[in-house]
Amino acid sequence: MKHIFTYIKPYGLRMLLGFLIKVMGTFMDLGLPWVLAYIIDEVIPLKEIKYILLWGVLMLFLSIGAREFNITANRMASRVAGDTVKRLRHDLFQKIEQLSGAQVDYFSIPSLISRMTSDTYNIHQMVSMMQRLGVRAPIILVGGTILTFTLEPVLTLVLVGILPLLGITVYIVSKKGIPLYSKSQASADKMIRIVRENVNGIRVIKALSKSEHEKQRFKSSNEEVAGNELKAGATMAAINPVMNLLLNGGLTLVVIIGAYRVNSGASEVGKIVAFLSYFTMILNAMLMITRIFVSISKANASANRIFAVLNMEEDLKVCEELEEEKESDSHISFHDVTFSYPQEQEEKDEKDESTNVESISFQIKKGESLGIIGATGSGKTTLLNLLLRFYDIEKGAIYINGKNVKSFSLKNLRKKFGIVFQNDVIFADTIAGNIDFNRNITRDRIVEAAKDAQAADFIDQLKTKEKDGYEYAVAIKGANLSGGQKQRLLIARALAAKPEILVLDDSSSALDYKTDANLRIALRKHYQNTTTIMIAQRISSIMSMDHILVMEDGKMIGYGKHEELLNGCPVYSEIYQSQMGE
Ligand SMILES: Nc1ncnc2c1ncn2[C@@H]1O[C@H](COP(=O)(O)OP(=O)(O)OP(=O)(O)O)[C@@H](O)[C@H]1O
Repeated sequence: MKHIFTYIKPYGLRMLLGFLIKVMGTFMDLGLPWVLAYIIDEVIPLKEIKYILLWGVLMLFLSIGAREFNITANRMASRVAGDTVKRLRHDLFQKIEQLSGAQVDYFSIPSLISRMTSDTYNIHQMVSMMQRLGVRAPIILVGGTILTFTLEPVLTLVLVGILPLLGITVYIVSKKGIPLYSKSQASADKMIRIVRENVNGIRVIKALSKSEHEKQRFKSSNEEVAGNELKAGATMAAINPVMNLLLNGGLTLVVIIGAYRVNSGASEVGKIVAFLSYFTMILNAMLMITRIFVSISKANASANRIFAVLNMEEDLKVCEELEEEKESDSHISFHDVTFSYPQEQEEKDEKDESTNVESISFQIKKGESLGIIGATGSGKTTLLNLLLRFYDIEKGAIYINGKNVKSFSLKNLRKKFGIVFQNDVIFADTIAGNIDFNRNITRDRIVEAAKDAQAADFIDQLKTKEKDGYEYAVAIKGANLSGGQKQRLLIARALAAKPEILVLDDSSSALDYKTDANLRIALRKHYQNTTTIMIAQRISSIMSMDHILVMEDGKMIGYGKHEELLNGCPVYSEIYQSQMGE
């Protein structure tokens, strides 16, 4: 929680000013019952209308002043809370962007989303509440008790008797209820994961008639969240009825004892009326304090989750002193690369100790092309993840231009690439905006890239009287484009900056054979200096490449040119025969 204070600190002065205003407003609130008692007991018996009016005006002044000061302070508090959380969210977002693939896997994407949203919301609530109620409640509690004591010491004993009972109730209930909030947050993470999977995979779920199964999965997760929230809410809800019971019981006691005291001449009506007001105010202040406790506890759990991300050490450090590759003119080279994805302990126990890719070695020169083929899960995408340094390898080395990838800054490393991943993201923007991707690429270059990616024809068909096709508004995730159109748009984006290395991960699978062939011709013609790596399921997409790598179960079972592999790699020739029918 102390980390949160570093975020609040810059707003210290604004907070202090807000506190002062709040203090004034609260003192005015506290003064009202006292003035009322004075009017009833001292001013009215004088039967002087001008004094009654004068004290009445003072009451009016106090009520308006209290209202205005409280509203101003509350608004200031909201602004400080908003600014604090804005900075926190900004830093969290930046940090999430820098996390390595292994770190993202460790936290999980749904959990990162809920840390960005509901956890920062809890911090907002706490910062705002601390400024509003954190000042008001203690002043009312202490100031009110002192004032009641000066007004009616005997009745104050009722109050003093009830307060510890309230304190104990709040303590017991909060101790039980607060851990339940952390549990409910964890189950909410799980539910977000299911929603995310379903939204992303809605079509395939429907196509495979899995809707019922997914409904059941969501239902049980939703019930778990609702159950946990209900349990936490029900536990904490015990506070209010107990408070009300004590408040009403105390008020009854005050009225009975007060009536006796007024009757016997030991006290006056005004004092009893004021006492009743203070009594209610003080017990409400206790209620506020419980709300503050709940809010602090929730925010504490949330702060731990947020700072677990923010304090995560960078695990993809730049290591400048690494040895360069010896005597090599290759552009990209893998030397005996071995890697396995980090696993949870449970998974480790279940699975054997197999690696996801093992002893991979190959070299390609600048401007050459490499095709990678292999069964699902054989490790093809993993090779790209390692080349782009989303994960660090365990053994071996990867070089670009003879320099170890670990010695590039991540920005410089990734600047070299134009990439299309499987299911890559298309944004709700124009066609041109999606190709440009905020890189200030000229319109001519965007059009050229679209032509090379075989996207120009369909873009031209989107032309209307008012706009050309490049200004066509694409829906979120490219929902108003076909699968093949989306792939072509993504390829145009990858080509637009004329990258040093072009990486296409199964990104021509939705293209018809003719378009696929035209794409390869355009790449050979216009991107001679670009080194291309293409993962493909179709052998026709890669058979003309300079090198072909065949993967199976994380191992390289063939490497060479098409003809060499047809003769030397049985798996490759089997794929060839099954696809080309020869
Ligand atoms: N983030 C991850 N965490 C843990 N394991 C992973 C992760 N990503 C992939 N794997 C595992 O690594 C292995 C290789 O996956 P990879 O994505 O490289 O396969 P692929 O050959 O590209 O498959 P596909 O053709 O289906 O895309 C698989 O067993 C997969 O389950």
